[in-house]
Amino acid sequence: MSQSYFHPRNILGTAMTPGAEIVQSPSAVSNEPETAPGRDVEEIQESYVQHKNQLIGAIDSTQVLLKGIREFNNDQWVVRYPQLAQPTEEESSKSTRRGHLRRSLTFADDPSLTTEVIMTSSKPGMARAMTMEPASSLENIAEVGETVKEEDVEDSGEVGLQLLRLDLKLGHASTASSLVAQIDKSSIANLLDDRIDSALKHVQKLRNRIEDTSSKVLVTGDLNAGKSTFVNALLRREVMPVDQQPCTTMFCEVHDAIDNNRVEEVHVVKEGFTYALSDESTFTRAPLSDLQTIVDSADPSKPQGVLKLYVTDMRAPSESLIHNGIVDIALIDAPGLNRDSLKTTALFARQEEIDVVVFVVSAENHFTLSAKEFLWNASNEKAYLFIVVNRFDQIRDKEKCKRLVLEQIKQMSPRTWDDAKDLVHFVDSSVVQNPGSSTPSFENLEAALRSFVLVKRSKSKLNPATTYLNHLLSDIDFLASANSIVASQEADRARADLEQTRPVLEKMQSGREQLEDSLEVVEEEGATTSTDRAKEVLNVALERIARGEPAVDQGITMPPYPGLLNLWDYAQDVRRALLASLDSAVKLAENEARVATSYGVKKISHLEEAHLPIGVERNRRIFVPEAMFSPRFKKGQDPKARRRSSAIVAGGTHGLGLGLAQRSELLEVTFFDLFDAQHYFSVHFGHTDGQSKKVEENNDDSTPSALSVMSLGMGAISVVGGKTLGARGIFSGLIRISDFFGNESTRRWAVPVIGFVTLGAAVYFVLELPNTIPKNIGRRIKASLSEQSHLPSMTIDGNDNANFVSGQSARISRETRKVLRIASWDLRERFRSAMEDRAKEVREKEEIERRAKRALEYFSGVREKASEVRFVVGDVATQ
Ligand SMILES: Nc1nc2c(ncn2[C@@H]2O[C@H](COP(=O)(O)OP(=O)(O)OP(=O)(O)O)[C@@H](O)[C@H]2O)c(=O)[nH]1
Repeated sequence: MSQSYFHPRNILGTAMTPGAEIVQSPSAVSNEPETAPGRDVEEIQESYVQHKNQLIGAIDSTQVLLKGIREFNNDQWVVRYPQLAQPTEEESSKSTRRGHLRRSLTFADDPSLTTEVIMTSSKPGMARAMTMEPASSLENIAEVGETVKEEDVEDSGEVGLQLLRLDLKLGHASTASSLVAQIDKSSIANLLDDRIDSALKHVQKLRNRIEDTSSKVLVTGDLNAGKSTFVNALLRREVMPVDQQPCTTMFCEVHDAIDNNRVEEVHVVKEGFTYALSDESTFTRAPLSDLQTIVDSADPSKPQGVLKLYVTDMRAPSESLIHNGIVDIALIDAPGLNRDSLKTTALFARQEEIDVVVFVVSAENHFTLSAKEFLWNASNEKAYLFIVVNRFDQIRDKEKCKRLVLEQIKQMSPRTWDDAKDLVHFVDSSVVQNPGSSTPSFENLEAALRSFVLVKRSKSKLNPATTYLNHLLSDIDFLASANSIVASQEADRARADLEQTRPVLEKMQSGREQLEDSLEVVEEEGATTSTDRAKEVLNVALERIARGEPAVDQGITMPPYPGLLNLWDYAQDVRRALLASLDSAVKLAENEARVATSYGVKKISHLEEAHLPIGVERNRRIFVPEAMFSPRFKKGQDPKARRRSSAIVAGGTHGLGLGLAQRSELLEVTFFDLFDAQHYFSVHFGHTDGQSKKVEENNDDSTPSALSVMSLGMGAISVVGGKTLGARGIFSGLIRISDFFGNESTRRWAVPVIGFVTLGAAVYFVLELPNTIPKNIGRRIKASLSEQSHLPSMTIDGNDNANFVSGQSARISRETRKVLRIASWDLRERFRSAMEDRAKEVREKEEIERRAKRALEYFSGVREKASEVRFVVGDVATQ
């Protein structure tokens, strides 16, 4: 292989204007050859293989990383989508001064999460190798400011996601960002998942391409720029149809005929088929001479058609491009760029199997808009572009033309401009094949292209992969850094929340039993106090009643004695008054219970304050003591009945079946209310009846006394009174009278005495009636209420055996207990649900903290690994 192919001359040479510093690339003014002398092809090949293997390793690691991120995104952590806000003028001036970039990092899925970050360059001169840290402290900034050089961050516009950027830009930028903001976390994670997926596929294709030994050179450019002429010049044959009219409408891939058993031929790839030389069904064969006809008959609206051309290059392998003896090279003549074909060609150029893009531009026209657009995009991925400025012979002021063209290249593809000596050529393709013509600039171009494709394969073949990987790893690093920031903030937040919530939960857990016990005690105390007080009040009341006094001091006046003639009415009034006073006593006991209950409710609310954590809603219901002991209505109860009962309740406790003064059976006056014969009989003749029995037990004297005789008289009067004695009482009385008269001596003195005493007693009785009637009635009421009740209306809360005092006190205490139970149940429920909430919150926060920590660990691992792989890729790229 001729040395001249590997040491191309500086095509700009001394003719380059010294003052044109804007356009003069560093290497454009240098005469230093890039390939060191003495390094033979084998050596270069060896180094290529080494770099290739390095890159394949890097690709494999990147794939593992990407797959890991995708899995992590799916199973463990919704990877956030970060965006860097464009810096304000103030920010960028500050950034340059201090040698770092200060930016605002936002997240599409969570617009509220904005954080300040510091971008620093981890590799001098490589803006894409920026790393990002949270700008959490000023020291951080100061430190960074000292270590980073200004030039390290000069290309600050290129930070943020590139390849994994979500394609959400629809319409105006502001609309796009608002659109992104509307997408929720999971949708963004899904979109990111898709991007990772396509990146993985692309990386795999790059890998396949690197492993493949063949290379493809795509020749494209503006319409009529001379692409076909250029391809023919390279082949030193008129293979491609050339016309002043735009004629190339298909992608024509020129291969060495050796690949097709040395047969020169055109293979027309069938639409929708993937070409395979070994598979006849994917193409149709045609002689090379038919090429013009095939191209002419192609549908110009479908520029995506592909022709495979097998051509014999008669030149020596050391001179030929396609027949070079080292690599299989395909030269692709693409349709000229116009609105219709721009997209197709751009897509074609993006293909990972395209190693080199040769862009042909007419020196007369410079770069059209389509050309600029194409170059701008292509340089993003390929980094290096081979630019052929054709028809240079036609240009009068050649230096001016060069300067202007280079200036434009600098804007579109800075790295191509850096290597302009090798990559930008000003030629005349049309004269190359003229016999005897000397075309040094074209030979120079050929040598550079051969060198670029064959020798500098690291650049031509590995470079698309290194460029792509570099972008991808930078994206991974950016994604991992941004997510690390989010994770660390989430972990901090969760930790701070836990610091607040955990003690609250622990306090609740330890205080739970105590609360339970305290509530038990409050309930028990309330109920006991109510019972005790009710018993006390009612017992006193009954005692007073038994003495003929009203059960309570206030509100009750005893009826005046109306005289003997209205005795019966009097007895009735007395009975009513005493019963009413007893009702009042019950009310009094109820009031006592209300007080005890209020006290209990207050205690419960103190317990609520002490045990319920701040922020938990308190019981806002106010205890209304008046509502105690009032009837409860069932749903659907007749409203009339409701009104009736409430009217009655207003006047007493009758609504509950307890108003004694309203109960007809208790109001009924009997003869014994006037004279309680039964009482006296039982006292003096051993009648066993309640308390009377006790009196009898204390008086063992069975001798008939004056009083007993008087009693007998009274008994007679009672009979006259027209009211009947109880059969039992009469019977026992008669037996005792007959006993009395059975004695002879007694009979002698007894008659006058009896007469006298009876008369006196009658007088006494009549005079004493106003006093004895209330007592009689009271005693009888007490006796009947002290009995175990047999009357259905005395049934208290279903307890037939309850007597008045125990029944009422049980009822009253039950009401107290009921109220306290409701209040404590409410507190228990609040406490329980608050504790459950706190426990849930703690569990959730712990989970968030755990996940965030895991994410932090994971992403820092990713960053570490990405940086290692980047180092390898960088190493390959700089060779
Ligand atoms: N003077 C001069 N004319 C050229 C040069 N290269 C090409 N031409 C002429 O320009 C015209 C178009 O050349 P083509 O090679 O067909 O251009 P193309 O870019 O392939 O055209 P399309 O593929 O149809 O876009 C032809 O008439 C060529 O002879 C050159 O370097 N100098």
